[in-house]
Amino acid sequence: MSDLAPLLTEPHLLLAVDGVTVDFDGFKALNGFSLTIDRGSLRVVIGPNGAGKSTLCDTIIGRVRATDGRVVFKGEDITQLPEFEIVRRGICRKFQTPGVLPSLSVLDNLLIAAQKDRRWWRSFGVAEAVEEREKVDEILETIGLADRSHILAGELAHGEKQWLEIGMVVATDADLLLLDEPTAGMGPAETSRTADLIRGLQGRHAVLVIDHDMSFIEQLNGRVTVMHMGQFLKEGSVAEIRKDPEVAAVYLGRAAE
Ligand SMILES: Nc1ncnc2c1ncn2[C@@H]1O[C@H](COP(=O)(O)OP(=O)(O)OP(=O)(O)O)[C@@H](O)[C@H]1O
Repeated sequence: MSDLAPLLTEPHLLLAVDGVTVDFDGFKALNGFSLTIDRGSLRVVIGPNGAGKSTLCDTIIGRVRATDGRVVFKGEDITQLPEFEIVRRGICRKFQTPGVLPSLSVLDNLLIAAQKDRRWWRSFGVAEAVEEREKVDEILETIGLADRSHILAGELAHGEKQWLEIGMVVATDADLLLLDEPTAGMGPAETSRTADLIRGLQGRHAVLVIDHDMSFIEQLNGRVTVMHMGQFLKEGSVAEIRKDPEVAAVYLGRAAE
């Protein structure tokens, strides 16, 4: 039995990565890695290049298979489920590069993301459910694009595209949002707005953010997990992680070079 086993039935627990190893032809990108995420919480995962952060997200969402250990979501083992089934159960991932549909409006991008299976309704001529539109209007406000909703997504600035994609992830109503470097390519002002936006998602969603940018991580002010060579290194507040000598040696030290 793993160390996490007694935790897995706790109602506040949303996700448990329990001793997961991912072996790529003898190279362990994850090596007995464990992490738990509570419902509605914010977690930041950092670590130097090649630490295994993207592999962790890939494993959670079912794109990469664990060779050992398990991933438990809402009390159920999802380790071997196909990606579409994991998404259906409530995990949604945003990649580093925005994946918006450029030839559709901001509004339509969000409506597509929000769409559940409404074919039955459509056959009765109901194109768009009222509650879906209300939800999308609320998300437009949250991501600061309410007055740009009819602009083509392809015409948005880089930062706005990232916010739209965060909005699209939110629109899926997933319980766990995986955000891979959501501030990639952003300047300081856009980064601060992104931190505000993500902090505001807590409670309704649990959010796991991967990032390198220490100023962004400080603004997020969530609990931080540090990975190194596929393994768990440390977990704590931003302040604790900032002053940890082991973390400085493997991550901050290198970043500061
Ligand atoms: N499909 C694969 N086959 C072989 N090795 C892989 C594969 N995917 C990742 N790796 C290796 O696993 C290690 C972890 O990669 P990963 O992308 O998860 O790290 P990361 O922490 O996200 O890095 P970065 O911050 O640079 O994005 C790296 O050494 C990488 O080269």
